[in-house]
Amino acid sequence: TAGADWCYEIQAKEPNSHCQRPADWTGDCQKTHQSPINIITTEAKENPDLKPFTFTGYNQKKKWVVKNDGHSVKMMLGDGIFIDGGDLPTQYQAVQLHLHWSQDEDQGSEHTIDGKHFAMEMHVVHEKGTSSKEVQDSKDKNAVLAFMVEVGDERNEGFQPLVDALSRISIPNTNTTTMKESRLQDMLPKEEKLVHYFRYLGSLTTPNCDETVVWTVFKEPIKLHKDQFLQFSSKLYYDKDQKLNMKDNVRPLQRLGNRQVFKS
Ligand SMILES: Nc1nc(-c2ccc(Cl)c(S(N)(=O)=O)c2)cs1
Ligand SMILES: [Zn+2]
Repeated sequence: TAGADWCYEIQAKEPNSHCQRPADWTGDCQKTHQSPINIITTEAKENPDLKPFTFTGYNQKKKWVVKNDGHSVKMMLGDGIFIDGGDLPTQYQAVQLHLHWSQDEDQGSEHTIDGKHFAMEMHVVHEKGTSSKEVQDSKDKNAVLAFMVEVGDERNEGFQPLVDALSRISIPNTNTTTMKESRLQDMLPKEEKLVHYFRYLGSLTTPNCDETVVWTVFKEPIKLHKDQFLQFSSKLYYDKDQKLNMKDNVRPLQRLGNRQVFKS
């Protein structure tokens, strides 16, 4: 697993913090095909093979297990939820979804688009088919669907079960279950808006930063009401003493290097 105590800059700045800040993360974190990156839309190359996705099980109504893992809030997915298409080589199973955010609407996303940060970024993490050995180290072992989140004046009902659960998992390493059943698809932009996306090969944005991720960054953002957005940084904490609000769980931008970004 990753170094036991990796952390974000905001945590490393605290007095007496002994955690590993992003510049010191180990594993593959200092390599050259890392994530996140700034996406320069005019330099992204159109690729007609980047077809729309097929989402299976995203309409499953379920009470989800959600967890504060000390780095983010994670919703456990798994069995029966998967994606096909999107020029992926095979079907990928959904594993978990989590988010990255700040308290300010202009700095909470990990990826930037033409230098613009969004308020939050949601990652739906998928793994290639079975976990058999031969696929372990392939460059496309994981497929992450990344959605930018903007703050608007409309309440996002699809997100409310997750927002309502946050106050029950303020402290790291606690779990709860959403009280109301909800569907993953209700947290995403309408499927017909998901035809436009960027694609590149990169890494996990958390240690060990394995360079095994096929990234899909959708153009269409999710919209949350300001009050819903603020609950993430006001209700969640990095520490059990509830001294440091969980926010700015955002890895700094990484160099694109010799990689090409594509667009559908
Ligand atoms: N909070 C945590 N997130 C992760 C994690 C695991 C797999 C992935 Cl792919 C990602 S990310 N940010 O690259 O989507 C994060 C571990 S612990
Ligand atoms: Zn993430």
